[in-house]
Amino acid sequence: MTSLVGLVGWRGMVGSVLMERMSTEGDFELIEPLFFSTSNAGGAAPAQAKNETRLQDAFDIDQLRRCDIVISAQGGDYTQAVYPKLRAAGWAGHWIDAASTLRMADDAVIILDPVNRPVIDRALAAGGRNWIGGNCTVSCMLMGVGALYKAGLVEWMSTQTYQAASGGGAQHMRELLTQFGSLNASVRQLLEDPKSAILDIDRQLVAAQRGLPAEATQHFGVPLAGSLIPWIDKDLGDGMSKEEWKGMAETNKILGSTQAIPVDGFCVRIGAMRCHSQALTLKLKRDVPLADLEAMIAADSEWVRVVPNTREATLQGLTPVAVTGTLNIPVGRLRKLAMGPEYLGAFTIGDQLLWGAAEPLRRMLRILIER
Ligand SMILES: NC(=O)C1=CN([C@@H]2O[C@H](COP(=O)(O)OP(=O)(O)OC[C@H]3O[C@@H](n4cnc5c(N)ncnc54)[C@H](OP(=O)(O)O)[C@@H]3O)[C@@H](O)[C@H]2O)C=CC1
Ligand SMILES: N[C@@H](CC(=O)OP(=O)(O)O)C(=O)O
Repeated sequence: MTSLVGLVGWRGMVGSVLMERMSTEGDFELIEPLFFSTSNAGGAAPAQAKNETRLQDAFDIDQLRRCDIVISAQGGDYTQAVYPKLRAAGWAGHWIDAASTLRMADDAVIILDPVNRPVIDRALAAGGRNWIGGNCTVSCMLMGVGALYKAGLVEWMSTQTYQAASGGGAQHMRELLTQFGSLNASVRQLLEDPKSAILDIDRQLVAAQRGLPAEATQHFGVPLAGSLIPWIDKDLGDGMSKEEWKGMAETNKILGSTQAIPVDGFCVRIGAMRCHSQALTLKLKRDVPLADLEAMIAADSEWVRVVPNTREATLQGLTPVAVTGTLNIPVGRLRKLAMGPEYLGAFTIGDQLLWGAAEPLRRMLRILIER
């Protein structure tokens, strides 16, 4: 029988990417979708609807209970408000969620099946029903260098991230572009004059950055255009940001590690649009030849691309612009570091709305309906 699949958050940024991918992959042909809304119950469902063409109220537990599977990209507040009520009402369906709310719960699996399919299968066999997408940075990193973890080679890893505006949401992307626009406008005349002094441009620009009105920085808090912000998510009060905390906690939960592998570093917001990039330092348990490591990474999945460690290949294939909108996960700058033969440097990039958010959800849906 075709599964009734509730979709909540389908018109948001993550939800729209999810809808696109589900349409491209023919997922809607395999399910009966039931679309929900927190703001427009009774309105027309999107074109992918089949028999159920009206939007249901996303807070209506009775309508949600009808579903065999619910996929939510609506956000953490929605999950917190609705999920416990749905379970309390006796619902035994599968909950697939992009929000972090339930990630670390004992009965939830962080889904990234190209990396942790065995963990997912074990949980399914044990009756698991909660499937939560991982933090975008962690998911993109593991899609890139997961092979080294699977081979049991990693003693520890340090990450330095370069995270895109989209991680904050659609309004953050708009704010970044608006800032770029007003900063450009503030120096346009000088820029158009080839004889103008660059230090005059620089002085005028920093004055414009510092003088941006409050509404131009309401989402990031400070200017991001022409700058960066070395703090993402909450302040945990111990010197660590919550985004940094997720690195170790989620990596080990995804892998199902029996002994936690240390993962730590700094998470930094930069002015990219939707690709998260990361510089990685890996301490390996033993000295493995670089060519073997490259081969291992390249063979891990159909999405990983090992980028030759040359200037030209890096410029062509290892930038957010090259990766945006694709499922490719390039891994480049691979080289042994000066600290010793067990130290490997790498740089990887992923579209944080695809592998970082939507793709693991739709793949989990497939796993459930194709069982
Ligand atoms: N942004 C990211 O990078 C990542 C986000 N996530 C998770 O996914 C959740 C959703 O994130 P995101 O997609 O960025 O959130 P959005 O703000 O884009 O969408 C969330 C909801 O807002 C409502 N909404 C109100 N106005 C609009 C509008 N003009 N256009 C579209 N939707 C609107 C929609 O609900 P309705 O139709 O009911 O009105 C929509 O489902 C996050 O809270 C997070 O938990 C996970 C990984 C990465
Ligand atoms: N925190 C990420 C985006 C995100 O949604 O993360 P999480 O799903 O772990 O809350 C970023 O800002 O780039």
